[in-house]
Amino acid sequence: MAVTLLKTKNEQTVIRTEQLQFYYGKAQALKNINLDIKKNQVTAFIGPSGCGKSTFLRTLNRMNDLIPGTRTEGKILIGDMDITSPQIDTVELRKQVGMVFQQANPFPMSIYDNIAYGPRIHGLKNKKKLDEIVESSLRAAALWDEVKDNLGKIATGLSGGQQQRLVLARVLAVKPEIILMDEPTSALDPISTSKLEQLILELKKEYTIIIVTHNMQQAARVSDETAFFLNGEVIEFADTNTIFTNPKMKQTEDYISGRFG
Ligand SMILES: Nc1ncnc2c1ncn2[C@@H]1O[C@H](COP(=O)(O)OP(=O)(O)OP(=O)(O)O)[C@@H](O)[C@H]1O
Repeated sequence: MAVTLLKTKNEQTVIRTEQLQFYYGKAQALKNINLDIKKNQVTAFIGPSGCGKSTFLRTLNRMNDLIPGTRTEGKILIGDMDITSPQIDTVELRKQVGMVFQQANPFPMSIYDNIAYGPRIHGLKNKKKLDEIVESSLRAAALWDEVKDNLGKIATGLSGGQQQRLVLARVLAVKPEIILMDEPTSALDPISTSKLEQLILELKKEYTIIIVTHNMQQAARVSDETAFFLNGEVIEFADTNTIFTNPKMKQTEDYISGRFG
């Protein structure tokens, strides 16, 4: 790739969107989104179903490109690069902006091969280095102790919570800067949810994390800043405490107090 992403090591803002509009065919799903996402923070997106949270998340690593008939207008700056540019190498972009989905999606291969998959795709063949990456990624995802004696076992045999941490380890193995999480705990039991939340708080020391969640307690527990989406717009974006205790907008207050959504 000719361009370098993410030159923002010492700056606070790692992602900035400017007048971002997004369309599925003629239907506009995102309207004029201007957001700054800060480095080494957890940013939560909340809002009722269909308000555009996942769509916005997916614009940040161009996952929407995979859907025919979609169109993006405006800018998405990551570092000093506008990632909406056709010149962007989306494989490289998705390495740096990793994603964890609602349903854990381990590949039907061994635990080891799941984690080694990304580094191998990016050209790493050295067994010792791969071993190191597999171990450090599984440790960072708080899964190593549970699987270290079974690395050759098929990953789809793990529990749901373990699978979600495995997928996270797979993302970490290619050393991203940003991790996008789309309702990562909605299919998990309370204990697995709590483990993943603790992990998120740990990982933000090294990564910038954005999480879409329907669980407002979760947003309150893990995030530093929260954006409230409604009908494709960001109605309010502020530090999480303010959003939940002293929102400025009536729609935010109505939503967080359960009056709609
Ligand atoms: N692949 C698609 N094709 C066409 N329209 C879509 C597609 N995905 C989402 N939409 C529409 O875009 C709008 C925003 O959807 P999106 O999934 O981003 O919302 P959301 O806030 O993440 O919802 P939820 O909380 O239910 O996941 C909705 O009107 C939805 O129907």
